[in-house]
Amino acid sequence: MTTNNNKINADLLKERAKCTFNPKELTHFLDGSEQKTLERKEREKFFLDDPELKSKVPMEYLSHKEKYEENIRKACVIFRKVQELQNEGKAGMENYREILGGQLGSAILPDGNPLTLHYVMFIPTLLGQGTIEQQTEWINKAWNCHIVGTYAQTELGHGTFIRGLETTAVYDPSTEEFILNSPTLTSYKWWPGGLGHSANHAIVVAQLYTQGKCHGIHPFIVELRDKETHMPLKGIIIGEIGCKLGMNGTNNGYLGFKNVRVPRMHMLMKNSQVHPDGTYVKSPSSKLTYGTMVFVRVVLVADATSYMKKAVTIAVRYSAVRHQSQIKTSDPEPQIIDFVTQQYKLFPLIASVFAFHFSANWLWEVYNEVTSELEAGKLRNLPELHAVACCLKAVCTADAALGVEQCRLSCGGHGYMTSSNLPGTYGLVTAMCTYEGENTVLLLQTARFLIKSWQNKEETIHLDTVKYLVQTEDLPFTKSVNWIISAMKQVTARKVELAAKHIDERVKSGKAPEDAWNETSVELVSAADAHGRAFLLQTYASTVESITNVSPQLKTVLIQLQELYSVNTALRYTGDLLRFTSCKGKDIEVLQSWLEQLLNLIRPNAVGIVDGFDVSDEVLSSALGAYDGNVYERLFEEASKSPLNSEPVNKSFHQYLKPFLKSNL
Ligand SMILES: CCCCCCCCCC/C=C\CCCCCCC/C=C/C(=O)SCCNC(=O)CCNC(=O)[C@H](O)C(C)(C)COP(=O)(O)OP(=O)(O)OC[C@H]1O[C@@H](n2cnc3c(N)ncnc32)[C@H](O)[C@@H]1OP(=O)(O)O
Ligand SMILES: Cc1cc2nc3c(=O)[nH]c(=O)nc-3n(C[C@H](O)[C@H](O)[C@H](O)COP(=O)(O)OP(=O)(O)OC[C@H]3O[C@@H](n4cnc5c(N)ncnc54)[C@H](O)[C@@H]3O)c2cc1C
Repeated sequence: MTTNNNKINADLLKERAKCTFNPKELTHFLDGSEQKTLERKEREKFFLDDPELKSKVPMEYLSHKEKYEENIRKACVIFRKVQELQNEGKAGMENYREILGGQLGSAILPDGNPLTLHYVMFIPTLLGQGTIEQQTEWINKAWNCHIVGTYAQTELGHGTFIRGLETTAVYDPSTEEFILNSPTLTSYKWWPGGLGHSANHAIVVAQLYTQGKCHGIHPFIVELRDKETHMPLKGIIIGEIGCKLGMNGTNNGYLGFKNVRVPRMHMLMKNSQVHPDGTYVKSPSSKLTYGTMVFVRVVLVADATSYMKKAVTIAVRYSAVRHQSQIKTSDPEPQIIDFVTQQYKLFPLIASVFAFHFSANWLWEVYNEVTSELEAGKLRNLPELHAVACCLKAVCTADAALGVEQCRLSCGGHGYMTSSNLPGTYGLVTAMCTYEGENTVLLLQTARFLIKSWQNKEETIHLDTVKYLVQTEDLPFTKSVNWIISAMKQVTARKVELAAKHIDERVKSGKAPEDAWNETSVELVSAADAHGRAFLLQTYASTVESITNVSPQLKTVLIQLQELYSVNTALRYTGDLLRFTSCKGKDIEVLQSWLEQLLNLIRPNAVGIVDGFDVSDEVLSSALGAYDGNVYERLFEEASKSPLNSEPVNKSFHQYLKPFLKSNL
């Protein structure tokens, strides 16, 4: 998509003129500093200016096969450039976050990157689960892309219940090898990104058998394809799983094993080991095998934020440019952003970008702290990290998927165009609700922790993310963010208490604890969701309160957005507030009118705020969202790229339509 620097849409000029703060200051604040903004822009330029990373034809007009071929071509260019950055000593986490994630990554490869899993799961698993010797052997090869790997855990029959995986790895002490097999159709690996035709290695998660006993699932490094010919190795059955709702460039694959032998040292043995004679040594915690999933859930919260930034930037700019209908018959058609319902659709989404951003930062820091503790053999904080990562991943990806769809709907018919980049963005975001742990399942993991926390009150008081469960009180209503936070905590605590009570009652009435859990699971999911909301609200408030290094103008906007996020959350949970706190119908009316006041306060700054997100036109890739607001020109320009427009009459007219018309004469 080209950028027209000559002419900025008049409505956008007006919007920018009335903005009360400096959007650049917001950009630096979100990036972390002015220097970090410069680095990000330099990085974007480094990738986006490369002619090899531009497509001649829009990707959506390619066939499935062509799409893969174009994607793998670009993916190789991307990773060659990533290596260049590495060689220059610029291998920071931000490079990977952006080039693999929803910001820069999805601009270059809007249908997903077939090599993402190499960096996001293959290398992290080698690092997290391999011994020092295994890391010495594999990390360099992987890091320098001498090999390309993926993470093959999910099977046709099991994705969630990984203890039920069926792939077997049986140890043979006579040759000191594991023999991998796929004993059933449902044991075939199914889904791993890049597995179809890209990766030549995989971390394969399989049931380990040694000395006649099954020890549960463990990770193995398996070579899949010949180094030179790329042909599948003996006993490896491999292919691509076909078209999906989105992400059709990620080359997700299937994989079966027929007596595939790998050396003993191909089992990643940092946590548990198999000795040459077949003796099994248990891990200090069986859940350490699940470590890579925790890592990816943590980075997904930040990634969901990137997609939301893109989608709201598109929808807000378009809403400022688009005129439709009438508010007063005497006036010209207004900008659609002046309809309060439109503001209600979009402004809470702007606010949620900040909520996700602050919680993602918090989660990343805590993840790093707990990982260092794990390295030192201290496991105490892992359950709390797992619980909070599960619920933030679930709540933020679910909200992001709904939010992107809301943005699409808010752009009317033009939002349905591929060239708006909203349908493609939705395809990428909605997948996040399923992969790396289906969201309901993850909320139930958090609920498990909440119930335990409720039952062990003495310990819970020392756990930062849940101590409120045993400390909350029902404060009288005030029109304040503090009241909303305390009320959402109260709602969560009461939901947890009720769910614990109902499980208890069911068990007392003779139900098995597992059945009692399942019968209470609707309440449990709701409690975990409320916990996620309370966490997002609290983190938002603590972060905004602690900000001292921004101008008063920006701080005012940050507070307004925080208030909007809080009030909007409260209004989404009106039923729960009325049920679990002493607030009354008239208090809800106060919240409703506060929401309306906030929409009005944010209205003049809406374009300025999304400008402050600083998503470049190339990264946005949207006819509706570009900085200059030349929406209609861009829609036409994109339509002209349709291959159908390359000739005035398509040959099908003579072949089908004309004979049909004639036959009706
Ligand atoms: C180094 C290079 C730098 C690279 C940088 C990269 C940065 C990139 C950023 C780019 C940004 C974004 C790009 C993202 C692109 C991502 C693409 C990802 C593609 C998708 C991949 C996948 O989907 S992989 C497969 C994922 N699969 C799952 O998630 C499966 C879900 N199921 C499970 O997790 C478990 O089976 C489940 C938890 C549901 C149940 O397990 P089970 O063994 O049955 O356990 P339980 O009996 O229920 O529980 C037992 C106890 O264990 C606790 N527990 C469970 N899981 C964990 C865990 N992970 N950690 C810690 N503890 C855990 C559980 O709570 C129980 O505890 P309790 O005390 O007994 O109650
Ligand atoms: C785009 C994409 C990329 C992926 N990439 C990879 C990859 O690279 N590597 C890899 O190994 N896997 C990958 N996956 C697989 C992914 O991790 C699984 O699809 C996911 O974990 C969900 O498992 P499932 O498909 O078996 O769903 P299921 O578990 O069958 O879920 C179906 C329904 O059952 C419900 N359900 C299941 N269990 C429970 C429970 N205990 N309690 C309540 N409800 C339950 C769910 O809530 C859901 O509503 C990918 C998936 C997608 C969509």
